[in-house]
Amino acid sequence: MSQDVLELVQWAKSNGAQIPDQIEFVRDESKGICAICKEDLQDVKIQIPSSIIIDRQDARDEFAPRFDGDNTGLKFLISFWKLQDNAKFGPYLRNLPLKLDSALVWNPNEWQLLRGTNLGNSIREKLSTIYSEWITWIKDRGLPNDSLNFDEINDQQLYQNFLEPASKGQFDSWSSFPAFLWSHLILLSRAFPEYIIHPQCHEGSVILLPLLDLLNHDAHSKVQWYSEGEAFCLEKNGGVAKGQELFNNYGAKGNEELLAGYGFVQEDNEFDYVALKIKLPLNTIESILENEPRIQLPTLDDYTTFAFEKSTEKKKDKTDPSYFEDGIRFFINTQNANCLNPLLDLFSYLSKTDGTENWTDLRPRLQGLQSLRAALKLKQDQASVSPQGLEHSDAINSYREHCARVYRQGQLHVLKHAISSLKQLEKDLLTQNKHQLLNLKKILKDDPKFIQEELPKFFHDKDQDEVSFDDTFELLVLWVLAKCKNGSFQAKHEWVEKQFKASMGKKHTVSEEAESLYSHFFPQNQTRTTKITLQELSDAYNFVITNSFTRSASSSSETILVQSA
Ligand SMILES: C[S@@+](CC[C@H](N)C(=O)[O-])C[C@H]1O[C@@H](n2cnc3c(N)ncnc32)[C@H](O)[C@@H]1O
Repeated sequence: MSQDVLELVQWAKSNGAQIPDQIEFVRDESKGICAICKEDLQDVKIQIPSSIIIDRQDARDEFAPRFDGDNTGLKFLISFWKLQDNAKFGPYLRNLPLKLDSALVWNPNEWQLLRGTNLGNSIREKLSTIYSEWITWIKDRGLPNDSLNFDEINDQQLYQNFLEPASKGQFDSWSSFPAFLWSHLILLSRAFPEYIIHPQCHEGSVILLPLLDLLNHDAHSKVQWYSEGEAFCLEKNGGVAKGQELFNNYGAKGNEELLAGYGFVQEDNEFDYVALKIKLPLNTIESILENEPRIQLPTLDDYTTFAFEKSTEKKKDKTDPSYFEDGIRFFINTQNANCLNPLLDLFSYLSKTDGTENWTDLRPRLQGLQSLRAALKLKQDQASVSPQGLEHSDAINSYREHCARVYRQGQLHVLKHAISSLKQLEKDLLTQNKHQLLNLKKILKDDPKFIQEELPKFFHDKDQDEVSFDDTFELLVLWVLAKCKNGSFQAKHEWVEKQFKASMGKKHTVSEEAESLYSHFFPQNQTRTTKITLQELSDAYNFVITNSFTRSASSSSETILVQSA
């Protein structure tokens, strides 16, 4: 055990902390300090008395009277004490890590390793939020600050002036931004929720537990946290074998949260998730909240396992559309087979065409599934990009490179899993409902008259090679047009005729797309005899749009008509 850690253990014990003597603290190159059992141990219990728990009351005492105590004050307190070499907590402060690996403080070349991922895309925003927290506190107290415009400073300047000193715990002033960022990351990676010992405390309030916060994370470690009087206790159920590490369990955290908050990742992390942020117009959200109780718009509370982050979430009414104005966040993972359902419901709702169609109907369901799959595919493509050429001279740390690789692989794994689940779901839906679906292949098989007589008639005054069809959509429009014009629907396609007639009752305007399709197929100087009007083509066009979905495969797409229920 190093001298510093030994000093911390002795200090904690002399202040009433209880920890089995068989636990030894050693330093590991990537994990930092680790707790190793020197003997086989049965149930392990560690108890931290209130006298060495650091909480917002300490910040209140230190900064009174101009401070009423919150997590922000606690962050300032840690850097304040660190520079002061606070006498009481000296042994604790001396053992806080000075090298942090959170992705928030990586250099610009290392950020390149996260390009195209959610984390890579959100780092500057996260930093900007921390900066706002810092500057607000500083200004409120009239402390010196050099305000900067976060949007203007480039990555290299940001790194050199703020992130690098923070990542190394190097700062001369306790109230500087690098000092605050260092403290922020210390709390993010080490704090515990206060409610364990004070159930009535402010929601999201955190505390620091010297000694106990030396335990590393294992998502499978069975631990309990509880209070005994004013003390905080951790109990590890089941034994720990000699030579093995005693782990805490920080909760079901994916690598995105681990890498941003703690600076490490777990390989094959079963708790990995990918966040999808969907931004919708306020009136659409309003309409969903008012009329569609079955569509769940998740709120952050549905997911957050991080007590600490809740405190910064402004309390807002979740039935108010403005709660979702920055986007609705869905989290998908490989563990919960139902996690795609709320997303699919929303995408089906957004694929609904008019007032009479219900989002639970087959057509919007199939179209929604396509759109969701396309959105996931886009995300997958973005997360598959490799880092660009490096612009700066900063070296890439091999541990961070490893973390970025594992994180990216985890994201891609979740996306791949979600895309294949949707493919399977689509396959099942298509099989179950095949009698309600009509594609061009079936039409060509069952209705040879269309291709042999009716279609050529439309273009009989054109050279054959002048006529080309871009996709199955155009051919379907022409099929509907021919069948309606000639009254030649086959018995098995009567439902199309019925649906078409029903659609005629609704008012449609002629769209630009229908107009350009009309002039593409029937330019005035060429079609003297066909006598197809723009209105007729437009009616067929609108009908196909509102009664079909388009299925996209990697190289082609196919439009399929859907019989309504
Ligand atoms: C609460 S502290 C644990 C004690 C820490 N090892 C130390 O040296 O102070 C959390 C930090 O420990 C490290 N850590 C915890 N669990 C880890 C794990 N399973 N793998 C790698 N690093 C881990 C990370 O640096 C994390 O930010």
